[in-house]
Amino acid sequence: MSTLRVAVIGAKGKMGSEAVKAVRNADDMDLVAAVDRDDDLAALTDAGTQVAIDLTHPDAVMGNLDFLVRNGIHGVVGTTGWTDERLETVRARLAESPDTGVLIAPNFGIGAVLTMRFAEQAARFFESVEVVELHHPNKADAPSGTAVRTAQLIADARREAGCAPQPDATSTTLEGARGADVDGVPVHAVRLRGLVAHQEVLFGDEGEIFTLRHDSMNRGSFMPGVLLGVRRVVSAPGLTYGLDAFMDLD
Ligand SMILES: NC(=O)C1=CN([C@@H]2O[C@H](COP(=O)(O)OP(=O)(O)OC[C@H]3O[C@@H](n4cnc5c(N)ncnc54)[C@H](O)[C@@H]3O)[C@@H](O)[C@H]2O)C=CC1
Ligand SMILES: O=C(O)C1=N[C@H](C(=O)O)C[C@H](O)C1
Repeated sequence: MSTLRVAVIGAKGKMGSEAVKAVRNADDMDLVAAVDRDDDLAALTDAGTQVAIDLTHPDAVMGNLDFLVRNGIHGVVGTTGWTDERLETVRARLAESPDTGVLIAPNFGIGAVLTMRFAEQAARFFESVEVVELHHPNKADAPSGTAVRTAQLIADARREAGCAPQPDATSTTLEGARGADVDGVPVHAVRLRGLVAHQEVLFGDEGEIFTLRHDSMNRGSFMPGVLLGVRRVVSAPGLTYGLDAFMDLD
């Protein structure tokens, strides 16, 4: 069996160190490079890397992806901080390297991906919906990439179904009290010692509340999704946004 030559960028971080272990333990992969801040990315080309996993920081990921795509290395990206503009930049770079694939996954947790899918399906049936994400206090960004993606999927589904804007009579607030507005969906971020990564999507209608909740209890929970991404990205040229595209859900 031929094995995939895999590198991890951000290898000393909380997620990166788990990814190093997961790749080492995968029979169909070889860990050929593990780099962190201040290391030279040339280590990846020198080692003949086929797929690189990026688990770094929103400030670092665009530069790393630029290097990967220029060198025809497929990317599996868990790093957050994605905007439409950033995604467009990656698409444009990939257009110049048509055999290269990049997966950007707001969340590698299988249950988290399913939560997003179920939230999208439920979106049109309820008058009200709010997203609450809860994370460890060392997290760099808020709201989480998962919460932003969840809210966007909900908003798209509601728009497509012709739903009215959500009811909300609140006219006086302390700034931030109603959370961030992501395409008309309120998103609230909690940072609490003891948490890892959690999300609730609350749907409400007259006399009825429907709650979707997902909990990642440790970072090992993301690794089956990371490995799935590595295995699938090599035959998916261009940009794939969201692990659901590789989960054969439809
Ligand atoms: N998609 C997903 O399922 C998940 C995504 N994340 C995201 O992954 C990213 C990393 O998260 P954590 O591991 O918790 O953070 P962390 O802070 O523990 O690790 C980040 C690592 O990246 C390194 N780094 C920073 N800049 C770098 C550069 N230019 N080149 C190489 N390495 C660099 C840091 O030195 C550090 O070791 C964050 O954006 C986080 O939101 C985290 C968990 C799950
Ligand atoms: O920083 C984290 O920890 C996580 N980041 C991702 C996000 O922002 O959605 C995924 C998961 O929630 C953990």
